[in-house]
Amino acid sequence: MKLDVQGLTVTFRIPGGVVRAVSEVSFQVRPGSCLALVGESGCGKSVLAHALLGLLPGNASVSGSAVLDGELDLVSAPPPVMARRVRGRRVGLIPQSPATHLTPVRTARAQLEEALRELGSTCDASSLAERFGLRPGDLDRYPHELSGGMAQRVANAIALAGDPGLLVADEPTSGLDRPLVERTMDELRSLCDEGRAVLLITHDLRAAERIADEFAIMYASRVVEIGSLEAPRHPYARGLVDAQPDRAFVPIPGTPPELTRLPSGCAFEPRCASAVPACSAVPAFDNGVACHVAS
Ligand SMILES: Nc1ncnc2c1ncn2[C@@H]1O[C@H](COP(=O)(O)OP(=O)(O)OP(=O)(O)O)[C@@H](O)[C@H]1O
Ligand code: NI
Repeated sequence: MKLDVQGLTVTFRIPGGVVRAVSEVSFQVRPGSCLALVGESGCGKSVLAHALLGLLPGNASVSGSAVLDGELDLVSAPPPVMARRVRGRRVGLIPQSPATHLTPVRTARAQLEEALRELGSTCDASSLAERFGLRPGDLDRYPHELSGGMAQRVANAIALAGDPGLLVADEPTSGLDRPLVERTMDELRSLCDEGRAVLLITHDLRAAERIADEFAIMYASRVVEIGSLEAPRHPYARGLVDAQPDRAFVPIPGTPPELTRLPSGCAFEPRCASAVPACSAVPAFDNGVACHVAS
């Protein structure tokens, strides 16, 4: 399944103001490929994921488009269409912190079986769970009896119960130890290799490098670069790479702006060592990067 996002913008009305969580974001995810969306906490990644699934709260306004296979716009599709025909069937979400997403009072099996029933799937919960590395007995546990890794596997099985062609994985490895991170990434890669499109949201560049075909770097609601991380061009993308423990391990000085008070120019300008006067205007996204000084 192919996803084509164009000019996606999400704002929230809050008392006394507006939060601009996603601004004019455009990207594509092709079948059989994985795009990793990375950026600091609070830059708008999960809001973008929820916009693709029609899961935004009532105080949100969305514009732009997110077209699946050239025919279904996830932004303008009516809520009943999203609920009955899209979520779980065409687009699957692996939620951020799956443990808290599961209902505490019901076993993993009951929740997986409910997902299968809602999808009208004849697939058996135990065999689906086994595919994701769970033993049948694991399914009879309640969420608090599951380790982080097991809860993750249950969430993966639920997200894939309806065999969606597009998978949105929001921090699927947070809280997992390194071997489990690598296993989860390898599982996502094989889902991709079977022809699915995967949008992977993560803080973990090292894990993402294992499976991503391309990276989209998000800063303060905008995607500022799309490409490989081998030779990042945007100063923020370079800073993000240099902040990694296995690289220079130097954090980017300063903090991101508040999304209620975004600067009128490039949002990274106040933290950017390469800034020039032109940066007081928002740079256009051109040829893979949105920066006045990027080479
Ligand atoms: N319902 C809402 N009303 C108002 N603001 C919201 C709402 N939901 C999210 N936000 C704001 O949108 C911004 C982006 O949040 P989001 O959860 O997308 O960040 P993120 O990039 O996923 O961060 P993290 O890496 O920590 O998960 C935050 O400033 C958040 O407070
Ligand atoms: Ni998030």
